[in-house]
Amino acid sequence: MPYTPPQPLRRLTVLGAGSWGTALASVLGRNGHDVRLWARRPALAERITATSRNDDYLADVDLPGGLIATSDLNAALTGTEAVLMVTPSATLRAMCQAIKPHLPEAVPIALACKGVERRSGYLLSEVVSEELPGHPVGAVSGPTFARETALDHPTAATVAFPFSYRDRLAPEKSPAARLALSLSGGGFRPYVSDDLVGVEVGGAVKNVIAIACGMMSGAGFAENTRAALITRGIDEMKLLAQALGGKRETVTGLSGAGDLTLTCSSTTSRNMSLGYQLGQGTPRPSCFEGRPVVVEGEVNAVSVTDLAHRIGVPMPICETVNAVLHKGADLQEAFNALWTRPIEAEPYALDLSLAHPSPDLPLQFGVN
Ligand SMILES: NC(=O)C1=CN([C@@H]2O[C@H](COP(=O)(O)OP(=O)(O)OC[C@H]3O[C@@H](n4cnc5c(N)ncnc54)[C@H](OP(=O)(O)O)[C@@H]3O)[C@@H](O)[C@H]2O)C=CC1
Ligand SMILES: O=C(CO)COP(=O)(O)O
Repeated sequence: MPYTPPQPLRRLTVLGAGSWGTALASVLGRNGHDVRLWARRPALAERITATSRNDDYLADVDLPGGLIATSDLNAALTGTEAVLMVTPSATLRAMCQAIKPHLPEAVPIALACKGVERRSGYLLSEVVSEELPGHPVGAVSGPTFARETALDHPTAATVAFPFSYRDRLAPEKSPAARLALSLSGGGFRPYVSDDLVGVEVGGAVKNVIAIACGMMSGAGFAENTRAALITRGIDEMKLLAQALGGKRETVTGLSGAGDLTLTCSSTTSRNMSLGYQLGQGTPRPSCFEGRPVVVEGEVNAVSVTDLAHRIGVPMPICETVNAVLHKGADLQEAFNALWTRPIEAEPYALDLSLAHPSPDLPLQFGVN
C-alpha cells in the first residue's frame, strides 16, 4: 500500500473560552482551520464572535478574524473532527457528561487542562475514557502561557495519544499526528508522544511544585532554594509517572521539566503567584485581590498527594504544599521539616535496590 501522509483536521472544537481555550482556538484559527470556541456564557460568545476579542480573558489580543464562538454545545460539536477540553480539571467529568449527546462518534478528544480528579484519583484521560468510551483520548501540554501563545510568540508543546496498532496500520489517521499538524504553524511548534501518562503527570504535578516555589520565594528564600525545588519536583514527577505506567524520560520533556521551569520562574504563573502571596503572609481570601482565579495546583495538591499515598509514592514537596494549603500547617515550619528530612539517594527510585548509593548505606539516613 502506498504511504498516505496524515492531514490536518479540518474542523475542531475548543471547549472553554477562558485564556487557554481562546489561545488554542487562535492558533487553530490562524492556521486556517474551521474552529468553534465554546463559551459557557452566551454574552461572552457573542462578544468574541462580533469583535474578535475576548475582553474577559485576553483583553489586549486580536483574535483571528472569523473565529466563531458559541454557547450552544450542539452547534460547537456538530461535524467536529476533534475536541480540545479546556475548562478547569474539576469541571471535566461534568463537561464530558454535557457533551456526550452532541459528540460525533469516535472523534478524538485532547485534554488541555491539567490535573488529577480528586474523588477518583484518576488521571484526566481516565475520566474521559470512563465517561466517553470509544473516543481516542490524548493531551496537549507544555510550557505555554496563554497570552504569549495567543500573541504567537514561539511556543512548543507536546501532543500525546497512546500509540495503537491502528496507528501502524493507518498512520494517516493517527490522532496525535493529525492534531499536531493542525496546531503547527506560526510560532506554535508541536512535538508528538505516545506516553500520555507521563505527559499528564507532568502537567498535574508542576502546578503544585510551582506553588511551593512561590511560597519559598514569597517567604524570602533565594534562588538556590527554587532551583532545588524544581529539580526535586522533577524527581517527584518521575516517580509518579513510573508508578502509573508512564516513562520517566517523558518527565524531562516539554510537558514535565519544560512546563515546570516556566511555571516556577515568574508570578505570571497563577500557581507561582498564589504561593508567592501566601509566602508573603497574604491570607488566602485576599490573594489575587479576592478575585476568583483558576489555580490548578491548589485543588491538585490534595488529589496528587492522595493518589501518591494510595499507591505508595513519596512526594514530599507536594505533601508540604498540601499541608500548608489545606491542613493548617505553618509555612515556615512545614518547609523546615521538608528541608531536614533524612538524607536520600538522588535520584530516588521506586525500586529500592536502585536507590542505594552503596549497598552499605540505608535508603534514608541522618537525624530526625
Ligand atoms: N492559562 C494558561 O496559560 C494555561 C492554562 N492551562 C490549563 O487550562 C485549563 C483552563 O485554564 P484557563 O483557560 O487558564 O482558565 P481561565 O480562568 O482563563 O478560564 C476558565 C474557563 O473555564 C470556564 N469554566 C469555569 N468553571 C466552569 C464550569 N463549571 N463549567 C464549564 N466551564 C467552566 C470559564 O468560563 P466562565 O468565563 O464562564 O467562568 C472559562 O472559560 C486549566 O486546567 C489550566 O491549568 C494549560 C496551559 C496554559
Ligand atoms: O500551565 C500553564 C503554563 O503552561 C499556566 O500556568 P498557571 O496556571 O500557573 O498560570
